[in-house]
Amino acid sequence: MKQQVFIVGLGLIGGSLAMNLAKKQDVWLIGMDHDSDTQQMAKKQGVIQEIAESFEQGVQQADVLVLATPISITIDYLNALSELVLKKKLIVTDVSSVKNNVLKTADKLSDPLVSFVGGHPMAGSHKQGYTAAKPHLFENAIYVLTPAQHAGEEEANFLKELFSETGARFLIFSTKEHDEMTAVISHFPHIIASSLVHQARSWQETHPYLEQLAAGGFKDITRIASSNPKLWQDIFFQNRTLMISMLDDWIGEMRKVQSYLEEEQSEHTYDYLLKAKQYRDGLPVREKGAIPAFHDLYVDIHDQPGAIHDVIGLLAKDSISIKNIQILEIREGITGVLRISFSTSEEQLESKHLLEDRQYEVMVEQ
Ligand SMILES: NC(=O)c1ccc[n+]([C@@H]2O[C@H](COP(=O)([O-])OP(=O)(O)OC[C@H]3O[C@@H](n4cnc5c(N)ncnc54)[C@H](O)[C@@H]3O)[C@@H](O)[C@H]2O)c1
Ligand SMILES: O=C(O)C(=O)C[C@]1(C(=O)O)C=C[C@@H](O)C=C1
Repeated sequence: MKQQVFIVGLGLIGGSLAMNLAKKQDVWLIGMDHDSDTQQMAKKQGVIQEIAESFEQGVQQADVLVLATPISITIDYLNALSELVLKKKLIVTDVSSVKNNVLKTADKLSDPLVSFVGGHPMAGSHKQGYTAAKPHLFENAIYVLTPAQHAGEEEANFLKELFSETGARFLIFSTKEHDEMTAVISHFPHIIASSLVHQARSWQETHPYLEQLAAGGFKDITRIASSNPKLWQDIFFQNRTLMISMLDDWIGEMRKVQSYLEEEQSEHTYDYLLKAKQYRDGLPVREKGAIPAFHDLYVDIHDQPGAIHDVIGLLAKDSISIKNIQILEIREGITGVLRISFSTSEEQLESKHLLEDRQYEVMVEQ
């Protein structure tokens, strides 16, 4: 008998998890999404085998329930679950980016047949929905588990095995630890990214060319501001207390930098930048973790027809696979830069030599 897994929410995260579970021979996937096109698409592609008629029907059939909806909706489903009378054992997990309220609700589940282990794959995108889902989204990413009071190692190990196809690395944390760390490296940076975009938007009123000058640096630091506002509104409010106290810290930090500039303290300014660089350079780069790491090459190209095609063609001819490619700072008639990412340093170096042999200017990021 196959494991009956019921996934509610088949968007970016739920869809990507479903694509991984679909690879397991011993899993029967039941899906549900309030967007009917999404659930139909997942069924048509064979990612899920069955669409649930209702939340209750899916739950009664399932051995495992995965809640991959926006956080406040996940909490609603946990409340709905507490009203159901179950007939068999059920392991429940979620994917929410903030855990405190989810775990508070899960801790109240009193049916001894239910065990809840919170889950949070630390990988994602600014894109949303099933069409953005991909099976390799969680490869080498950290996948945090936060067991509820009534759950233990056995259920956590069960989920590690169930999601083994994701290629993620599982770590167990308390809710508090999880929410504090994600506040620092995920939630708070999002406020700053959005605020930088607002600053640019307001300067654009008096500087109409500003948006055309926005190049690699601005785009890199503000990519996440293009995420789904509804999802992030939910995240900020779920982690509201920490967001407020971090804003206080940040404002204090900015005042400090402001005083360095006002008082012309160039050494303090240098020290501030150096310490940030040292910490940033020391973040794990071989594995995808808090910050996805690839082996990048920067290639100067000229803005002429076929320039990008030539570079890619050269690497393809040597069967070098590219993980990501981004055009930085290309302007009409002027040299631009391509950022090409590889999975391994070998591919990175081989590509460097190949391109240099063809007189390309290449820079390697270590
Ligand atoms: N986006 C990320 O980078 C990321 C990363 C890790 C975890 N998460 C968490 O994953 C969860 C889902 O986020 P996402 O990025 O996949 O969003 P998404 O918008 O891509 O997917 C959410 C899906 O839930 C469906 N949905 C909404 N309300 C529903 C309901 N009442 N019943 C059934 N389905 C419903 C939507 O139709 C959509 O398909 C959130 O809790 C988020 O905190 C997001
Ligand atoms: O890469 C992105 O776009 C993300 O925002 C992914 C990201 C993050 O790293 O902050 C966002 C929210 C999550 O809960 C986990 C991952």
